[in-house]
Amino acid sequence: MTPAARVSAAIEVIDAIERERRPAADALKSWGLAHRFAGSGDRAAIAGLVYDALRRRASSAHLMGAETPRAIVLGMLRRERDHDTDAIAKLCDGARFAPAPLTEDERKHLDVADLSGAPAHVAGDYPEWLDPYFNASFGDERAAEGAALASRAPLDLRVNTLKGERDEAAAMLADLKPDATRWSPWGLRIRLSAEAKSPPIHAEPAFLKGFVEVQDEGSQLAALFSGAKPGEQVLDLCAGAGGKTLALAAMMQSKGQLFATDDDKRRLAPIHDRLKRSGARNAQVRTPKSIGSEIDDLKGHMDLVLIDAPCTGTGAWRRNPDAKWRMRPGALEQRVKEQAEILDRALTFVKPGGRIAYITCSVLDQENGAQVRSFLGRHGGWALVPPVDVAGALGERAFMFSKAARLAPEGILMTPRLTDTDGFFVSLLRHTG
Ligand SMILES: C[S@@+](CC[C@H](N)C(=O)[O-])C[C@H]1O[C@@H](n2cnc3c(N)ncnc32)[C@H](O)[C@@H]1O
Repeated sequence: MTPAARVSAAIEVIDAIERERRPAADALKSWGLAHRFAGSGDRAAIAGLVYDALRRRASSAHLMGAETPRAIVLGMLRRERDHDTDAIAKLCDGARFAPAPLTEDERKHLDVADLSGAPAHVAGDYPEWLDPYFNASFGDERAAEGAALASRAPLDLRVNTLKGERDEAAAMLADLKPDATRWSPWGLRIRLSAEAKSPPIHAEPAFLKGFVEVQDEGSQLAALFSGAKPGEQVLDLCAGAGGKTLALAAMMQSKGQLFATDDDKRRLAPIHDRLKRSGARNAQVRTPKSIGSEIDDLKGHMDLVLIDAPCTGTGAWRRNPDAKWRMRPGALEQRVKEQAEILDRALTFVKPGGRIAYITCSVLDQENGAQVRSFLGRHGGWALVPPVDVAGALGERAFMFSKAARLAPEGILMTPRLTDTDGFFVSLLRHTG
């Protein structure tokens, strides 16, 4: 397919997403099935255009003065791909399979490409109803934080120290030119260009042999900040597919006991293969039962309970750009309620002097600082571990990290703009009796 035909296809897919209110991945799949002549390179390039347009949907529409799928894609080419008006006009030449030629009005908007005066939710590309929440979290910085959350994410890998060191894994993946991550001692980062297909990391020997796992640097740091140590009794209460569990197992060097559970057994399913590949020897998966509790015997025995809480996922919008436009206010309320229930349940598993690591991949204070304050209001005998001490887990990098991230009394907030990671919040609470 020509570059112009790919742009036409992206406009068609955005149209299907908007008209049929479908997730982007679904609409792209249907388009691929209906256009079997398109090769994998074409499909990847079209997906790249579609996701970039969704990232910058509000600002692209503002720039073009229109909200049509065509306007959103053209505005994105200007904003995200840095094409000037002439380059866009070349793609839109009206030839067979190419988009129709630019109108005078479109040319004018592309030439001016001005976002000054745009409201924060437009410049920051997030839903308008979230503006008060973004304002509460970021104040005047909210447009810049939103814009960073709308940017493309790199591919981050966590090196499994049960198998080898970071340098060894980097050498195994030399073709992909990974860099060591700035903060995480275990991270490798692969930067992808806009047109590039994601490398098939799951087919790499380094992956198949368990040397690396795919995990955003922010998620790696969230696990690191829990301070899990060899010999401890640790419960990962919302383990899902096991991203944090695997990092905890490596931190514990297979010593002590690590229990992983989740209230949804389907989400937990991939953890078995992942643990096997990792070589971890101290992890037990407790699959939920329909009657009774699978973890009652752990009550009062844990040194650490890690809660990687169900949340709005606002911090992970870089990886899921259409989710932000589908998010509804009811979802925030629901997550806040679930988080409070999980926190209240978690404390029953902690032994005297033990701790809870509360983690979200959200940037909204309701799910983060406010949730922790509310927990402390409901339960006596708990104290916050000062975030500066928590960040101390980074050793010599702790000072710079503490300047980059947002350290509030309740916990540490990372964002793409502050730390160049996904958005994560981590709070460490200690039982004081
Ligand atoms: C953010 S995800 C976990 C991601 C996972 N820890 C990782 O690092 O890959 C949140 C998880 O919480 C689970 N969850 C939701 N409500 C729960 C509850 N009441 N108890 C335990 N797990 C719950 C969800 O099924 C989901 O898998």
